[in-house]
Amino acid sequence: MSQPVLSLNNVTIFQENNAVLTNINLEVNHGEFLYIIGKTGSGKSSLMKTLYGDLKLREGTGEFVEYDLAKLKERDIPYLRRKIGIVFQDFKLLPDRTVHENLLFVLKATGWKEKQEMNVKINEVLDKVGMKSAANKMPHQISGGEQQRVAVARALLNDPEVILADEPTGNLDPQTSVEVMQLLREINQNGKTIIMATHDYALIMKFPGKTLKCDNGTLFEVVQRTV
Ligand SMILES: Nc1ncnc2c1ncn2[C@@H]1O[C@H](COP(=O)(O)OP(=O)(O)OP(=O)(O)O)[C@@H](O)[C@H]1O
Repeated sequence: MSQPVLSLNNVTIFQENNAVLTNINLEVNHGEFLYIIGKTGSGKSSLMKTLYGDLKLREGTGEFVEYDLAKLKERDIPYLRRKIGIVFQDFKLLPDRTVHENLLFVLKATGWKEKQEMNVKINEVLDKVGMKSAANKMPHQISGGEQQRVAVARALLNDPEVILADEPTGNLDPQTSVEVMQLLREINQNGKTIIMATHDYALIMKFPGKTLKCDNGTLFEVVQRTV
């Protein structure tokens, strides 16, 4: 049996000196689609930040994409991030360059050199998210949903093992949210593990999946009722 892609043991997550989530025990296997839910301020983003190295793991032990989170050094973070793709609520595309240039920027920053290979890769990921025709557009020339598709394409550039999506539909209308969700589901069905923080319960009802809730300083699995 292969190792879990993520395991957390007796983890407490702190923001400054406050314990935001305590005693987290969690295992996520390759290929899973996992929701993290909970109201504003319950600790979803803090948990995600711990996974992508933005918040130190100070108590407990954790392994994520083969990195020991408690021993993670500043210099390890770029390598950890090459094994994961991150999608944020606010897309975070660079506003002063085209879609193609946004993706090129990430490839160059992560060590790619060959122009031809980079162009092939960019075409491939834009094709995957149905955005090839927008390659030469500026972010402000495309809709929020389209920008989020490009952000998903960007997350796929280095063929990550896992996609972390922190409220990826938070800025989108319900119909566009469903479309972005369908895209994430499709990517999951093609083998990638996805961990998605959300407070959009309607979306979870529509796309049921394993769901963990942050509440009252802890994280526990909830069973979703089907509608
Ligand atoms: N940089 C920070 N410094 C200090 N405290 C913080 C910081 N970021 C978050 N917190 C606190 O940690 C707690 C958890 O916040 P977090 O952002 O993880 O929650 P969340 O569930 O993701 O909320 P939201 O849905 O609003 O993003 C909150 O009490 C918040 O005020």
